[in-house]
Parts: sequence; structure tokens; C-alpha cells
Amino acid sequence: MSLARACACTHGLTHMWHSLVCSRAPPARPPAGSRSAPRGARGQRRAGPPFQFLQVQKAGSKGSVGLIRLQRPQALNALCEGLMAELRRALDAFEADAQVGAIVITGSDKAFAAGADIKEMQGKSFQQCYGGAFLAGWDRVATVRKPTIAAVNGYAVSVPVSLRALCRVPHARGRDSWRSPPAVPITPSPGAGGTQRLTRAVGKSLAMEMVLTGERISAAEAKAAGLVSKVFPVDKLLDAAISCAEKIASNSKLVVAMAKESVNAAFETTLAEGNRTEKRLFYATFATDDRKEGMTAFVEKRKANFTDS
Ligand SMILES: CC(C)(COP(=O)(O)OP(=O)(O)OC[C@H]1O[C@@H](n2cnc3c(N)ncnc32)[C@H](O)[C@@H]1OP(=O)(O)O)[C@@H](O)C(=O)NCCC(=O)NCCSC(=O)CCO
Repeated sequence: MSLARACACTHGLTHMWHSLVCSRAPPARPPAGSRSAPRGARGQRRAGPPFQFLQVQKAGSKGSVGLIRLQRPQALNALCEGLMAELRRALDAFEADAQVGAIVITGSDKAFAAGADIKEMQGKSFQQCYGGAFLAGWDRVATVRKPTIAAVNGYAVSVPVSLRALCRVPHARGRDSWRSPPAVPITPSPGAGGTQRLTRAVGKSLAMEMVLTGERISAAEAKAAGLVSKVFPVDKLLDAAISCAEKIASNSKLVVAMAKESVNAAFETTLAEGNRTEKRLFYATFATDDRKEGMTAFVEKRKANFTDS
């Protein structure tokens, strides 16, 4: 059983603290529809060195889902530079793979990820951070044009909360424990977009409280705040995320990318600029074969056959 205790903070919000010693976790098993010898994984091995911190494979009945599992259990998937470099490589590979229509990022039962690697950061100087543009490359998760789904299991601390905010269709499981980028006591201030993306996702009050206290919130609170779109029982989470990704992947990849760009404009620009972006992209869909096919299929009462063109 997962042990949980609730305490009300001064703002009247209820925070759940979860012990993650849990016997309910199912044994590790491949997700429904995953390919044990995925073509994508084989292709990536040919293209570069094997992954040390990730498990990368294609999933879904048609292999249309890129599945990335963070796998650094001894450090609760803390996001060291090596892991993030591999994550960029895996995302690049799925971005370039015409078979893949959406990407799922997940962790282990205990931790989605425990934030930036504190042991790696501990000795860094200003010169190393500024000169080396520390954390700058992490935005790759946000710039991927294919839809990304974060299937969040276990601890999601700091950067993963930002990482979740980078992923566009987040799912969480029922007993998650989310913690904001902690301002105190570990780091002086969040540095991977946590103060910006989290605030836009959940609003100033909750973001301010999470950032300043470092307190955790539960998956239910994350859902209520709009930080995740759905919450599932632990044994359903990954299959649900893959099935959502498959559904996205069955649509026109071209039009899905345009729609994603359009929704992101609402997150990143003014209303007027967002509306202009939407209109431009809407008009642009009329130049695609898939727009014609979608409407023709509707009128002819048949399933659309998209060609991503
Ligand atoms: C996630 C916590 C609450 C889990 O606690 P617990 O279950 O007690 O597990 P631990 O014993 O603490 O951890 C196991 C093992 O993992 C190492 N580890 C955990 N988190 C990190 C990390 N972020 N960096 C490096 N290593 C980490 C831990 O040292 C243990 O290793 P041993 O070799 O066995 O000692 C708890 O782990 C926790 O609070 N972690 C820190 C989370 C955090 O504050 N992250 C924010 C980092 S700052 C940041 O992201 C700035 C950018 O915005």
C-alpha cells in the first residue's frame, strides 16, 4: 500500500505526502502493443552509440509511438547531462522517423525524475554555468514538433515538473507526488523554465507557493490545477499514454504539427498574435492533401486515409 498523509497548508490547499514504498506496483512488463525488437531502436543503435540512461523503443500496434523510458534508477532518474544528451538524441531520432506520430516519455515506478542532478551541479561555478549555457539544451523537449506525452509515475521533482510543462499532453498516475522547482534549500532558484512554464500552466498563486515552499502536490491536485490532463491508476498509466499517442499518430502528422504549433502560440504569445498564428496555419492546411482527404472522407462517410502530405 502506498502510505499517504495529508496536511493543509496556510493557503487551505491540501498537500499529499506519499511514501513511495509501495507493494502495489506491478512487475515491469512491456507496454501493450510494444515491439520487443523495435525497428526504431535498431535504427538508432546503428545511427549512434547505445543508450546508457534511456530505454528507447517503438510502441503501439503500428509502431507509430516513440517510447522513451528514463532509466537511471540509482539516482531516481536525476537528469544528469548524459541523460539529457541522450534524451535529445532519442527525440531527434523520433522526430526524423516518418513512422512515428507521437512520443511518450515515462520513468520508473518510483520516480519519473528527481530533477537536475544535484551531485553534478554541486561544484559548478558561474563561469561554467554561463559559459557552458547550462540547461539551455533542455528546451529540445519543447521544440520537438511531434506531440509529446509525459506519462508521469512516482516522484516528479523540479525540472520534471518543467519537463512535464514542456510536454503537451501530460498524463499522470493516481499516486504521484509532484514537487516544484525548489527555490530553497537546494538551489538558489529554478533554472530550467520552472518559474515560467509552471506559472503559465497552473497560475501565479500555486506556482508561487510550489516554488517558494518546495512542497509536493498530489496527482489529483496537479489535475485540478491543469498541470496534467488525466490521472490513471498505476497499472493503466503507460497503456493509456500509448493509446492516446496512437490516436494522435493516426491523424495527419502534418496537420497535427500545425495544430500543436497553434496551441503552443496560446502559451507563448499574446492573444492577437496567437489568433494570427492560428489563422495562418488554418489557411495553410488548405494546401495539404490530408485536409482534402479528411473532408472528402467525412462527406463520403468512410475512414480517412492520410498520407502526411
Ligand atoms: C526524490 C526524493 C524525495 C526521494 O527520496 P528517497 O526516496 O529518500 O531517496 P533518496 O535516498 O533521497 O535518493 C536515492 C538516491 O538518488 C539520489 N538522488 C536523488 N535525487 C537526486 C538528484 N536530484 N540528483 C542527484 N542524485 C539524486 C540520492 O542521492 C540517492 O543516491 P545515494 O547514492 O543512494 O545517496 C529525494 O531524493 C530528493 O529530494 N531528491 C532531490 C530532488 C530535488 O530537489 N531536485 C531538484 C534539483 S535542482 C533543479 O532541478 C534545478 C533546476 O531547476
